[in-house]
This record gives sequence, C-alpha cells and structure tokens, in this order.
Amino acid sequence: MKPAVGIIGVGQMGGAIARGLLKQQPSPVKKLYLSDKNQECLKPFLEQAEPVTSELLVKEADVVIVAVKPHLVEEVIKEIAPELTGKILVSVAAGVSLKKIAGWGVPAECEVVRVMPNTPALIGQGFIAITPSKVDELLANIFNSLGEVVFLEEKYFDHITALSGSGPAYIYLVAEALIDGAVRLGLPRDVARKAVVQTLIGAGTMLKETQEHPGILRDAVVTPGGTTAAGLYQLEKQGIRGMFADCLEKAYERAKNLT
Ligand SMILES: NC(=O)C1=CN([C@@H]2O[C@H](COP(=O)(O)OP(=O)(O)OC[C@H]3O[C@@H](n4cnc5c(N)ncnc54)[C@H](OP(=O)(O)O)[C@@H]3O)[C@@H](O)[C@H]2O)C=CC1
Ligand SMILES: O=C(O)[C@@H]1CCC=N1
Repeated sequence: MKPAVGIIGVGQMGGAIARGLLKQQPSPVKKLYLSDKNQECLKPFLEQAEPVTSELLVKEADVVIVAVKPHLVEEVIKEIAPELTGKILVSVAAGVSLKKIAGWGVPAECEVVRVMPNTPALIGQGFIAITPSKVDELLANIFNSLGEVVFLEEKYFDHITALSGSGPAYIYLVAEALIDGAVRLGLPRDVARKAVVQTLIGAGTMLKETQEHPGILRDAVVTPGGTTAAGLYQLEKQGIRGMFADCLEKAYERAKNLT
C-alpha cells in the first residue's frame, strides 16, 4: 500500500520534494498533504495536492516530512509530537540530530529518520541520503522517485550535508564562473551557457556511466602541451583542490553548529 505523505514547510527544499513527487508517474504516494505558514508557497500546488493545517496533515499522513529551517524544527516537532504515534517522521533539516529530535516529545511508536536531499530532487535528479531504520523499503519507494538514494549512518550526515546537500550551489557557482569567463573572451552568452550546461551534463554522465576515476577521464582531455594543460595549470597553481577542501570543511563545521 502506498503511504500518504505530508510535507510541513513547502519552501525551497519541501517544494522541490513536493514537485518531484507530483511529477512521478505512477505516483509513489497515495495522497500528498502540504502545510506552510506562507500561503504563497502553497499556491503552485493547489490543483495537485491538498493544502492543510499542520494539525490535519499529521492526522492524515503516514509519513510526515518536516522541511522548515533548522532553528524552527524544534517548535514544529514539539507541536505535532502528540499525534505522531504509529507514523514515520522525516526531518530534512541540516544539523538537527536524531538525539535532539528524540528529546522533543516524539512517541516511542514513531519511526524517526533524517533525510538529506538536494534541490535537483525537483526534476528527479536529486541525491538523497537516508538514515537506516525499520522503514528503509517504504522510504526508498518514496525517495527513489526523486533521484539516487543511499542509506547512510547518521554520523556522516554533516559530511553529506556539506557535499551533496549544499553541492548544487557550488556547481552553479562554477557554471556561472565558466560562462562569465567565456563571455569575457568574447563568446556570446547564450552559446557560453549552452556549452557549459552540456559540458557539465556530459562530464557528469561520463563519470556515472564509465565509473572511471576522474583523473583517468581528465587525462583523456589533456593533450600534451595543449590548451587543457594550460588551463588546468592555472587552476592548480591557484589552489583549486585546497579551495574545495576548505569549502567542504567550512560547510561541515557550519552543519555541526547550526542549531
Ligand atoms: N534548500 C536546500 O537546498 C536544502 C535544504 N535543506 C533543509 O531543508 C529545510 C528547509 O530549507 P529551505 O527549503 O531552504 O527553507 P525555506 O525557508 O525555503 O522553506 C521553509 C518553509 O517553511 C515555512 N515554515 C516556517 N515555519 C513553519 C511552520 N511552523 N509550519 C509550516 N511551515 C513553516 C517557511 O515559511 P516562512 O518563509 O514564512 O517562514 C518556508 O516557506 C532546512 O532545514 C534545510 O536545512 C536540506 C537540503 C537542501
Ligand atoms: O544551506 C543550508 O544550510 C541548506 C542545507 C543544505 C543545503 N542548504
């Protein structure tokens, strides 16, 4: 039996999950309930999902996904906790541990999991980490429709938040930098954008399909004494590996100290 799913907080991430679920045919959910303080967030979903109060959502949904900002998770969970017996509670919040959630009045008969998705879930191309529990299969059925699912111990959740949760933003920055760099050289912006987007998709798909080490795929592009070697030299000289390592470390530390 398909579960009824409710999402509390239909902003950037909750909205992406809702859209991803609604796009999937056949639908992985029996019914989708949505609740948000901001009515504007609910408008795009009025035809396909049921906007309800959080109180009603918790009564009707088998799986309750909390997708509000990390500092608001405590308030939301404390409010809905008494109604969670027999339900599955999913928190997508960065930096909010299962231990903390357990202290907010959630009944013992409620399975609590953390999920770290990313916004490409909106188009079924997300990366979704889920803490292992008794309801792995049920959650895999729901989240597989949003992208690639991995079950991951909670001790790695700050790592995965820094990497794939935040990851799309790093890639968009790289894309923007490449487009602007090409425009600086004189390439028309629309051509630069198309070239960058397809290069990212092509390189990403090669990584996925060939399963090769990135270095091997890179070497195939680098003609000795050629253009790529000249470009890569500049990136290495300016410390691109260290920059990404620092970027991940800062994001990881921030996840640890968010709430
Ligand atoms: N954005 C991302 O890429 C990712 C986000 N996350 C996690 O997802 C969570 C949400 O982030 P994000 O979507 O960016 O945030 P948003 O602010 O875009 O979305 C949160 C939504 O929840 C609403 N809200 C606030 N309080 C309540 C409440 N009591 N009841 C119902 N709705 C409420 C907000 O309304 P209002 O604006 O009026 O306050 C807002 O519309 C965070 O915990 C974040 O860590 C995880 C992975 C990726
Ligand atoms: O920036 C954030 O804190 C959230 C968590 C991962 C992506 N966005």
